[in-house]
Amino acid sequence: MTTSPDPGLAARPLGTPLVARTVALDPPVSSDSPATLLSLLPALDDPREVSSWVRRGEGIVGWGRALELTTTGPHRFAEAQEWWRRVVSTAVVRDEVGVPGTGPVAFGSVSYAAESPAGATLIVPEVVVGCRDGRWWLTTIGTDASVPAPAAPSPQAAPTEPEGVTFADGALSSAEWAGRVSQAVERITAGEIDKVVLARDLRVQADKAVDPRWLLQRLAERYDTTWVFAVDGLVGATPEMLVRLEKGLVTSRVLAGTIRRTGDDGHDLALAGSLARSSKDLEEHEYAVRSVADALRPHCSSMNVPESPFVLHLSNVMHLATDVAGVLGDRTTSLALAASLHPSAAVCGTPTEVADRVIAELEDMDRGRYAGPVGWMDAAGDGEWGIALRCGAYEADDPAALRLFAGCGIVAGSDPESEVAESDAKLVPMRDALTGA
Ligand SMILES: C=C(O[C@@H]1C=C(C(=O)O)C=C[C@H]1O)C(=O)O
Repeated sequence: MTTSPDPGLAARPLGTPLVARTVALDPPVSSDSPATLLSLLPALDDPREVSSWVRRGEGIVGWGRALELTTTGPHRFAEAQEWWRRVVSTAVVRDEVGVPGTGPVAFGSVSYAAESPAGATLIVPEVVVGCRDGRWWLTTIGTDASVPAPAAPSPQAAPTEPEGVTFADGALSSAEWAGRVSQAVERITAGEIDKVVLARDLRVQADKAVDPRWLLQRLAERYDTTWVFAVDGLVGATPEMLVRLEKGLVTSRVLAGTIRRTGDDGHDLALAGSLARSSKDLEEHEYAVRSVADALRPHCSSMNVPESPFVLHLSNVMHLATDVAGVLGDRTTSLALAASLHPSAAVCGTPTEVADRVIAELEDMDRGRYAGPVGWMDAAGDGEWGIALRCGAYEADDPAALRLFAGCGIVAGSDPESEVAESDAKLVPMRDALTGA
């Protein structure tokens, strides 16, 4: 196992037990109106100190780092899992609320590729604030000597807009990327694979540090059916729930098959109808649902896989979506379920191994933690892991620089120009959040 170079964080000896205390909170208010979870995040110099998993005002936010693990390589899931098991097995927990997400929690994010230096990171914040069904709580976490005192968090001054933001091609220009899509279609037509998801990146440079709270708040305003996340400098709004485990119930929202929105409601409704009938999109969707159902089945005593998808409407695009559910039949944790699902056909392709090789050959970039699982887990192993989509990753040493990513499922009927347009549409949430559009 490799650990992050900062000995103060990653290498804190596990012999020092974690102490976590959760207390109920009165709903915080800002000038007489209810405060939101995201408005409680304090301004921090390092964007990696901000953690978030919020949807429609509910979820958890955290700041600081009581404990952290970074690990790389093909065993990164198992090593992260084992580390968390050891941390919680010795943790001293006082939890006065007792719902999923209370007590000690780890936010996490895992690289798409086994060989990526980005690896897997688990962060246990010093302070976590949660809200669910109108109940609020505060968890403070530390080691015996240094548990922060529980102080009710208050709404912070609004973050400022990023300045002087410019965008540049990443590994490939869009024309070059369209060429790679054509090559992928040829390989599909030749029978090498059925589907492959190809992604591209964009580089972002601002004049000064970009406040992750600005991005999170903008994303939450516009994309209320997504999970707005920040983990160790990876920030975005994903519509895709890889797996949620709560008290033995497993759920997954599979997305694949996309159409851009026009902004005209009548026209969009007609487009939604054509998406639901498009054999190209239904085929692409079917591969993704099957890959998720096949991975979950060994862990579930019963499962419900709907026969046909529904259309999920987001502000920028619409997706074919299927909600898969199951009852957990063993003691697998949410992170281990995420590991068994990764990479699903929604971000890789079919068959998985060949598609993965085609991705490595055609994309010309490291996806980093884009398209990998991102989410959180509690001491019981319950948690939520989305797929890190519609996101950007802060560059290692520059809080004013990010890389944005977007990808598209390519099947036999894919047209390169349409795929470029679809990837552009998937970049819109982050681009708009960065430019204040
Ligand atoms: C790969 C991305 O999205 C995935 C690909 C989709 C598609 O090709 O239709 C739809 C949703 C996601 O599963 C992305 O947003 O970058």
